[in-house]
Amino acid sequence: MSQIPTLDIRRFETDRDAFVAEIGAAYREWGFAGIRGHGISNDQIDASYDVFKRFFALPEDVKRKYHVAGGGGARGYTPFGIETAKGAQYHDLKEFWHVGREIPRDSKYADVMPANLWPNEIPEFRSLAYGLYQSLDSLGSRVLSALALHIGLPESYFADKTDFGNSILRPIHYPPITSDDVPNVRAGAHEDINLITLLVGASAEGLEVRSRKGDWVPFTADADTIVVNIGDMLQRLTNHVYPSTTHRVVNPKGDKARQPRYSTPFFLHPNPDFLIDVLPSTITMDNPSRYPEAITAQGYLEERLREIKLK
Ligand SMILES: O=C(O)CCC(=O)C(=O)O
Ligand SMILES: [Fe+2]
Repeated sequence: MSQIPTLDIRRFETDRDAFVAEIGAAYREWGFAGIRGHGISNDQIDASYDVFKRFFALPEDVKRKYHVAGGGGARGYTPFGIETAKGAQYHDLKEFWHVGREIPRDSKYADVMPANLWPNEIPEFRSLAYGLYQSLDSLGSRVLSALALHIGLPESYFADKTDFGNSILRPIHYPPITSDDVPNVRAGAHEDINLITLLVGASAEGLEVRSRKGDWVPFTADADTIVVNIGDMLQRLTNHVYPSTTHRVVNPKGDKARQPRYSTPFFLHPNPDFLIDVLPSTITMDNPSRYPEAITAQGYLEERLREIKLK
């Protein structure tokens, strides 16, 4: 497999066994795949991007009203100059907004899943952003079902472990790069923290994925393709059968650097109290358990947020 595969998820209904085998092989090798036939319309994606762009175009002091100091970037706006890839010298060249799951405020998860903020300046933001959140959440569940089947778990294995998942939709704006000598890249090399990430609209170039051999492979998806990758929580749960692959967003060369980039990852997380304990079916003689100790999803998240300077 010399290229990152793109698969049509409609085959999960029509050609299940072959689809599960192919998606499983793609993720074992790359930790990344493109997903098409997902049913999320271009109109929905375009309308969502339109409100995200309008938000980022607001004056800095207006956006800053939605930055929660000490909130770990969990909800609302995070300005430039904060998130820094683990071990990196310079911060990323991006600003972003976080939408979380809407849960009853008397839920047992309410302490660690705060209420959303919404920008008053853009009334349509809320319904479009949360609509996209829900669409990506259900697409993510379908991908997880296929990944579960491939490693001998029931199709519904993840359902009751992600139904109150602490998942985040993150519209990102990388502004135009106006000088030739910035020492930073748009997003430094990193792995995602969560179970899986669904990246919608990564059609502008810049995303690069590290292959098993260590080469950086550009992955610019077609407009109708959602990029889905494995994060560290699923890597840990599956004892590295599904690898959480390092990726980054590089600055384009020449005039293209003068274009902004917008992208929107959805970080699909388990329920905060889900215990990440290596699945017995992924432990073999050749691959003994790499994590003898279990950790809750929330405990793991807090450790990792400190590393990337969001906490
Ligand atoms: O902008 C992108 O395409 C990727 C962003 C990313 O990898 C992240 O936010 O974790
Ligand atoms: Fe990422």
